[in-house]
Amino acid sequence: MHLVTAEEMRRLDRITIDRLGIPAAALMKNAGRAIAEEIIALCNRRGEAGTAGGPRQGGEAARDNGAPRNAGAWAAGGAHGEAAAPGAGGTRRAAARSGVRGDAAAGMAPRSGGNGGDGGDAGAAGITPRSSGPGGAAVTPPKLVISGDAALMTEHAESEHWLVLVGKGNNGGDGLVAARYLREAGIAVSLLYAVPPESLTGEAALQRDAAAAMGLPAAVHGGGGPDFAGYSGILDALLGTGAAGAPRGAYAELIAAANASGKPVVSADIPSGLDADTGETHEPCIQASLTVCLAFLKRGLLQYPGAGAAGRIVVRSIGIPAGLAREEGLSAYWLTPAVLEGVLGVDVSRRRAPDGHKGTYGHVLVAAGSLRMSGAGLLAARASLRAGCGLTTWAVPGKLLPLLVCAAPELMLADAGGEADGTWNASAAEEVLKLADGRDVLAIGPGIGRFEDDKAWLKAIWEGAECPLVVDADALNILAECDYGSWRQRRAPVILTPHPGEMARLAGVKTKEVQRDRTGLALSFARERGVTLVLKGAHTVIASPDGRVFVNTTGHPGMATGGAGDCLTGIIAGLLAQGLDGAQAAAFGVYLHGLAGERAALLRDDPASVIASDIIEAL
Ligand SMILES: NC(=O)C1=CN([C@@H]2O[C@H](COP(=O)(O)OP(=O)(O)OC[C@H]3O[C@@H](n4cnc5c(N)ncnc54)[C@H](O)[C@@H]3O)[C@@H](O)[C@H]2O)[C@H](O)CC1
Ligand SMILES: [K+]
Repeated sequence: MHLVTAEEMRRLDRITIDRLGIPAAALMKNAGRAIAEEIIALCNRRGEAGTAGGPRQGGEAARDNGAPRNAGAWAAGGAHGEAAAPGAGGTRRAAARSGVRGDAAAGMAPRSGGNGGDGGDAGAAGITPRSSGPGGAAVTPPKLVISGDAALMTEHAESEHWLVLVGKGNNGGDGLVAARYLREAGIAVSLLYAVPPESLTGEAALQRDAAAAMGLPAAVHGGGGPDFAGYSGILDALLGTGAAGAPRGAYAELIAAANASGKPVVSADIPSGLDADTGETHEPCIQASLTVCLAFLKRGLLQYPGAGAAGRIVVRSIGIPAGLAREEGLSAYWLTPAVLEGVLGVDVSRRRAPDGHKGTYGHVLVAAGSLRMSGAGLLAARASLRAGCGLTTWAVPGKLLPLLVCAAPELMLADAGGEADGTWNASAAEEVLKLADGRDVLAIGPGIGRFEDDKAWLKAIWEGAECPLVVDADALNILAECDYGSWRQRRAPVILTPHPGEMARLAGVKTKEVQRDRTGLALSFARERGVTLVLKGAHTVIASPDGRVFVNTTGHPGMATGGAGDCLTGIIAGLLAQGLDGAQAAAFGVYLHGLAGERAALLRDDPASVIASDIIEAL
């Protein structure tokens, strides 16, 4: 599934309207209908679960047409203050209850004449089907099944009254369309405009007038906190992809009040207050229980804190061809098995050749670990085998080697020289390069620590290793202090696997700058440096030098434990050894690592007790 920025969304919108000739009004109608369908489905789920929004407020709320009490009133297209009369949906509800489909299926012939068009009152007709013909022979009436727009019907309307917060732009327009469909389903709806409705323009203005013509109760926010008590839910149609900066004025007041209301909030396209591109949440930002994202998944919905404000996300088509994103060269994706296979060409089944042998699946060399941090090397080495490579050799400073015998019987150990105290030194690079000769991939960094002339060590390996290189942990911190752009160009792929702090050092920015726009930063860094970048963290970002970027959502908070990153390094190395290219190994490795973390967490009563080895065992 593609991820888009606000600008890319606008571009696809324009192409659909200008090149494909699909009117903007049609897109908005589709958007509003999709939002309404998702709200109706939510009402049906909670109606069936008996957790409906509570009886529709009688008395004052109904009498004052449902508009919030302290807001300025705006002509509701009818006598001000009339109750929100049920729309056509009222009779349609009767039909739904009587079940035109049910009765018809029982052979009730639709009533001739009358308004058989929508079947609205057929259920009330009470026609009994003939059960026998002349001479008493049983006659089975013809089966006639008629059904309606099930997605726009509910039997729980009486306990629902939704308030639509309407912004000035097309996001507001979507909300106005949704309001009409909700009304058609028999759900009471009231509108609360953030700005005077007269200021709406274009498609939004058309929807404003249609809503008024249908007599939807409407009011304009008049400052202060509106009273949400009489409502069972709120539709946030304030700000969408046209927002810029923190919500201002009435928008900010309404967002804060909606969040404080305790009512379920459904957001149109994105939660108002969210940056659609980066996932930053401005103050205030809607905390939605459901976001109905239109046309394409917005990047900001997959990056925290935005991902935490969106609630459940459902992406709904509104008539913009999905293939347009690919045709327009968009290359950001939510990482799913379909994307792994369809975009990256990964065989997620990882079929093994019947005549395969250890050599078939490659040989990983891990140069990692030191006296105080030998475990990091062990985790990376073991994880590479669990990822399916044929053989793994773990190169360590000679002092450690006898201490590590049988630490993992599946591993081969190699003496990389180093200092007498079990630390690395620059000359160890030559040993690593000798060992790397004939190996399929080299992973460096976990647990190596910092040591004298470590920059020379890294430069020698970076320039001398012919095989793909995975660089992690302190090797990244060393790299951050080097001008590696001036080093000899590498032919084989390089994969860097920084966490946000290491990324900050590599990019020369502060960590909060890294987290502000993870996807954007990862993409620009990978392109500029010609590396595959794995920016770890909740929803890890994988960016390749060719400009593709993937956001992974497998994983579990229980993975926030020492050594989890070492495991990922090993997994990626193990996949590279099996012939995957840089982007494939990085993306698939992150995906599998997250899945393993989820499984490991499930095996513990408390996910806080997950440790890195559990991730390896769960691969
Ligand atoms: N294919 C599509 O993308 C479609 C999207 N639809 C919906 O349209 C919105 C985007 O609409 P747009 O008019 O561009 O912008 P907004 O509705 O988000 O409103 C912006 C509006 O609000 C004011 N504003 C901007 N920033 C702020 C702020 N920080 N505080 C207060 N006010 C702000 C500004 O004046 C703008 O006018 C998209 O999300 C979808 O919901 C179409 O309906 C269907 C096709
Ligand atoms: K919104």
